[in-house]
Amino acid sequence: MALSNGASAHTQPVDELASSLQALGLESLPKYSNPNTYPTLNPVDLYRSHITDLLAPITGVEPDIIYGALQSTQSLDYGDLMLAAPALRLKGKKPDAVANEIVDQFPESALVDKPSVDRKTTIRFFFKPMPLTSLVLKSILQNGENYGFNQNLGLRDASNPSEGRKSIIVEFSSPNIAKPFHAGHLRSTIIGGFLSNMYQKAGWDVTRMNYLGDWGKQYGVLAVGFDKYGSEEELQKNPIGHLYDVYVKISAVSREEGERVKGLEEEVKKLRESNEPTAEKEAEISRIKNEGVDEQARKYFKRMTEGDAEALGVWKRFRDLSIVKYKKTYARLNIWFDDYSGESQVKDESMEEAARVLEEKGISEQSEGAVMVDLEKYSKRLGKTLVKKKDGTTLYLTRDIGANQERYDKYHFDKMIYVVASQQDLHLAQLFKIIEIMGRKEIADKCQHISFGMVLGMSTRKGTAKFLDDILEAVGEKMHEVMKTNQSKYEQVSDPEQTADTLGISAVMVQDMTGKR
Ligand SMILES: NC(=[NH2+])NCCC[C@H](N)C(=O)O
Repeated sequence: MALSNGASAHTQPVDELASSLQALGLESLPKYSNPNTYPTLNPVDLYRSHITDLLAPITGVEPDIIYGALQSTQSLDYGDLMLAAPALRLKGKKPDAVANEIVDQFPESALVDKPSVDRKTTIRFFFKPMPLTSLVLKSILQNGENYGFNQNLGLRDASNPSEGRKSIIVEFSSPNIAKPFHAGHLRSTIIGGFLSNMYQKAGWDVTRMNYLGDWGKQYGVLAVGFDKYGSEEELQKNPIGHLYDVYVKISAVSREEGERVKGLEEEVKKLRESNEPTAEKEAEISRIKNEGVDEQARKYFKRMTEGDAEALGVWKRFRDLSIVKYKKTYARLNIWFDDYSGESQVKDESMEEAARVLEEKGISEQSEGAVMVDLEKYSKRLGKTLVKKKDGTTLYLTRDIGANQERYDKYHFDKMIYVVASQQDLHLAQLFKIIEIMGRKEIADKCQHISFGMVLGMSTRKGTAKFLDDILEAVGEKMHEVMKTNQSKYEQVSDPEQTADTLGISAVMVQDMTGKR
């Protein structure tokens, strides 16, 4: 994953940049420059440096302060860059006087027009169009797809590339096997893919991680269901869809059984009141309780947790086949993962170790047989939460605590991002807090939750968009309809189906990127 182009690969463009600037009448690269921003030449950095060079002698202000004060504008009518005079922190001078002085004394520049003062204290700079065009176009041609990106940002130490690159884990998408891939997973996939690309272009070592929901009693339910309703052929053909169908069917049976027990229990109560025999009904209740789906699933999952090879084998096949299918679908979005981890992959030892630390530090407490952590003393909104169930099994949160530690041990990340919908704001806040109070504040500080709401409406006419493939199918169809509304243009498109598909996928992705985050 490490990008091969180290710092040295960029020396060439710097030299070329200097010669482009000379051609424009500038002697050399701007003096006040952050050399690390030059290699891939983000023109805005170059202009900020150039203006800083011009302002430093006029104002006597530290270049760093000037550079930092040069801001982008809200819209281009307000200039390409602006500077609020108070930001120069000149003592004893009125900001409006400072602004006027700067404008009066601003020298002739090959790159920028003479600035103007707006609203008394704001100085606006407009770039000269022709030099800008030639610099930008040249830079785009030189840098190709690296245009605008600066690989040196990802260096641990910019002046010493041998220190290596910063590493980041971006955990995103993370759907649950045998459950629908919902709007939250879609947004997580898009935002996470985008963030991964961005960090990678900025020179970080990026690990794209998918943390599958692949553990828990529901996988016992699924295995029991597969015994009853599964088809090997369907599983091979469409694992995600088939497992979901099986899960829906078996869950319905389990629900019916639950309702049946409730009904029977009421009948028994009534029979007792009128002193009639109840044995038959009671036998049925205990038969369901001992042999019903729920109990079978519980036993099955227990075997999984105990490492029973057969039970794990079945589950692992479901998981592996699902991953194969996920990979294909993600590829349609140009998304891939370096690591398919998941709740199932968290080791018991790391969770036991976490439990030991929590207990030793007096963070966790016994509560009616379960183990609980009271986070209210740190912040009311964090509440109380369980870290171990009465039957000794772990929870979603427990697994996240273990996973966090394992990931740190494995990758020594400088940063880790969790891209998860806002429904889980509390979960992640609890997770980070627990990690912190366990004595791993440095790790907690490296973790960030990228949260988002789910505004995307995904109802389709057929109402069947449950999986990523269906969603992409649906947007493609919609695009196709839109395209058909303009018949003359439609006829000029050589492969309308394929075009509609590409447009649909693009629309889904672009929609997420239009919002300012
Ligand atoms: N580390 C995490 N908890 N990541 C988020 C996982 C999302 C979870 N599988 C869900 O679909 O709700």
